[in-house]
Amino acid sequence: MEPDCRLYLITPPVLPPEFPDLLAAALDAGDVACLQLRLKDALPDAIKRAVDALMPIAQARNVAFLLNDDAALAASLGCDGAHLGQGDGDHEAARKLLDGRTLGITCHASRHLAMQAGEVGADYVAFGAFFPTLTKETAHSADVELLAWWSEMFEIPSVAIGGITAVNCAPLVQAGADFLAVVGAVWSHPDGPAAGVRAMNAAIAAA
Ligand SMILES: Cc1ncc(COP(=O)(O)OP(=O)(O)O)c(N)n1
Ligand SMILES: Cc1ncsc1CCOP(=O)(O)O
Ligand SMILES: [Mg+2]
Repeated sequence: MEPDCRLYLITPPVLPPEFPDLLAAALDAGDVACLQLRLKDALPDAIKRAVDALMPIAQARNVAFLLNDDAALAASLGCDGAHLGQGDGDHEAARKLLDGRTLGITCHASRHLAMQAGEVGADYVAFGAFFPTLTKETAHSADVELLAWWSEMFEIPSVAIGGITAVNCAPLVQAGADFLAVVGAVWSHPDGPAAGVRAMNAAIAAA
């Protein structure tokens, strides 16, 4: 049986040359529901090369492959879906482009944005940041009450993001988060990314 809450892995901001091997080892270490390719400074051509290299590694392991920021590129490259923020284009148009694929939408700490995302047909809503993070400058701070309210009121899955680690994640799982999205907890784990996935899986199971 799959756990109620699952790990959502996001790539590090810059990919080292050995990243395909690191990714395979991380995904082989435990349960990962999806991988988001998030390369904020890369041109479309570099993103395409990364998709070509990494998507087969994820999909061979039954891990959905989502692209950050660009619904049209995600659809044209055959990704399983896209994650869009509030400034990442028109969500309704993206919903049409991603017909049959996953659309996730950033909702910061806003009930209103989350309900709007639901109306547009988002497959999940993402809330954060829950904790201080070194990965992104964040202007919004979310709390567990928001997650609890959302999971009580709506069927659409929620993703929690922002500074989440094996040590601090239990309240998010208990509040009903369907997915925990992490960068640093896996890629910066002192014992390597595979250990990071194992630690997150164990913490989710114990919550
Ligand atoms: C799962 C998930 N949640 C939130 C974000 C943040 O998206 P966005 O606000 O567009 O910021 P950038 O990631 O584009 O810097 C995300 N990527 N994934
Ligand atoms: C992309 C993003 N959006 C809000 S916080 C964040 C960064 C998450 O990374 P980490 O898990 O290292 O805090
Ligand atoms: Mg974005």
